[in-house]
Amino acid sequence: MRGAFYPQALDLGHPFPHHLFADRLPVSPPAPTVAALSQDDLKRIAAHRAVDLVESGMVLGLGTGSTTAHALDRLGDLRRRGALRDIVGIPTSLKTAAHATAVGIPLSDLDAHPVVDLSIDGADEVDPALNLVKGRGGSLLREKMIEGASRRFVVIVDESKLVTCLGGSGLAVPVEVVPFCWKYTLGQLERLFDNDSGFYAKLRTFSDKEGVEMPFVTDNSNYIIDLYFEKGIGGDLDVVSDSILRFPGVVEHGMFLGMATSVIVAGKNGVTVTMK
Ligand SMILES: O=C[C@H](O)[C@H](O)[C@H](O)COP(=O)(O)O
Repeated sequence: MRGAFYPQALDLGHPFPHHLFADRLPVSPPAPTVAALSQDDLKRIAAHRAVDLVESGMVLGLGTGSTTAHALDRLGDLRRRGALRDIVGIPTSLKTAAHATAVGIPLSDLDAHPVVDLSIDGADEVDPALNLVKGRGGSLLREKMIEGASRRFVVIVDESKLVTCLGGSGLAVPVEVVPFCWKYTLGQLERLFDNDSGFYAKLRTFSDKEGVEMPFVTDNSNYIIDLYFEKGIGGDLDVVSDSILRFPGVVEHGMFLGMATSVIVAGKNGVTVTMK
């Protein structure tokens, strides 16, 4: 049952985890000093740590986002140098498919490989029970399908993604909806939550070349409605999930409950691996 366990935290206790990849060096330019570690350095450290779990012959779920991009580069690098052979990647977005192709990772899909050995992906939020919010890049549906079909789902984040309560960081909890009568669906979602608590819902948009606000369209030709919770999502997350999913216009939401099998967190003081 969700929340009924306490994840085991393994503090690896090293300010720089690069020694963990010693067998696969050289990777990239020399490690920066502690003081110079940027958020992107931390993302890369977490990503490389996850790629250490990859073995030749694996079917891999390839996540989406700036953290996973480092894993794709690393996988491509190891494959090029012959350290990894016969891997196949299942991309969670068109963007990831293009990136993976560019670095030489062969691609497939869930139709051909219904069971995935290992998925690696970032997250927008991670709570203490390893529940996630994902979908800031709009890829939540394919991510949930592929990561849900995975024997292991390893989440890679820098420490800024850790929250005590999902929805509590000020970032949106995305919901993918069909474009048909999206305002109606937005209204249904609004009525689920208490507006007095600072909650609001908003169609995700972007400015086109002429500066006109247009709906953001997912790889599945759907829209995204972003839910904002000033104080985080209250109550039982499974109940909230079921309530959102029962609206016919909703395709999927960005809460990934009970799906992650481990989370690799890179922080300024080292790397922590938390497993279920
Ligand atoms: O749709 C986007 C995905 O869920 C990303 O994995 C998530 O937003 C994290 O992205 P990033 O690693 O860029 O923070």
